[in-house]
Amino acid sequence: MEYAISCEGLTKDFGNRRAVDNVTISIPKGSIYGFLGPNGSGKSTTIRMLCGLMTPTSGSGQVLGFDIVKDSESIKQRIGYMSQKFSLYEDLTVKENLDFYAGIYGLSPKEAAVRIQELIELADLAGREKQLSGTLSGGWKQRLALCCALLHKPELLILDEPTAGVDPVSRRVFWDIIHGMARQGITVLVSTHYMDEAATCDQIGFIFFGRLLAVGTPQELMQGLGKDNLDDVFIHFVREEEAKGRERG
Ligand SMILES: Nc1ncnc2c1ncn2[C@@H]1O[C@H](COP(=O)(O)OP(=O)(O)OP(=O)(O)O)[C@@H](O)[C@H]1O
Repeated sequence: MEYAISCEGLTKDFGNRRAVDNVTISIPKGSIYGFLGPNGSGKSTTIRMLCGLMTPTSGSGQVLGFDIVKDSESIKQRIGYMSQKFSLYEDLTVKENLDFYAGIYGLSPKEAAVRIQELIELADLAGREKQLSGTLSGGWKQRLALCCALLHKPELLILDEPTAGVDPVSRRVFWDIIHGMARQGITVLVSTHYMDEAATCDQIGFIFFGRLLAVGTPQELMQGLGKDNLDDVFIHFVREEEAKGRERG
């Protein structure tokens, strides 16, 4: 099997605090991997290391065949990354934001014009091209940020809680786009707190206190614990770890 992301023993310490502890992940090309865990469990830190934005304390990883430490620049050019705080220029219009990012990704004016039109249609942004992005609602901002991350046709999309605080209709539209991307062969790594979103992923990884506690398809994880929903699976893992923590004192 070909993997878009594979890492082994990924670990990150901040001073004497271990934020990510020995995480091993393999994500097949063209699949959607949902990364779940409570606040502060190490999702963003893991994602930053995989994007080549942060150097691991130990462990190794390959993203699209590139080493996450030695080839981090090649990784950054090839992935689409969207962080919790979308980096849009609020005083630029929708179209100006897309033009600006197309320039950053090195698209020629001709390529940019075609790609921007495609993405405007994909995200249903037609008619809003001249609107200042600062005046868009959260859901529209999120779609525009996704378009910016897709301008250079990345093979891998890494999304760090892209739907936090976004209304249900916008979340649904956003996920329809994500599933469409995966059908085209794009790999997606997405962190989320929403179990309905996680349930539609091909694989889920639960992370807690920096450690990856379980990985599997939503069905496997539910069946393994005899639960009929992912909320209960998630709560089970958190309670189990808390109990172990109490035993350790
Ligand atoms: N640059 C940093 N310096 C020091 N500590 C950090 C840094 N970045 C993250 N941490 C700590 O590492 C731990 C993991 O944080 P991280 O942001 O990876 O978690 P998360 O699962 O993404 O949380 P959330 O869902 O709230 O975004 C937390 O205790 C956090 O305070």
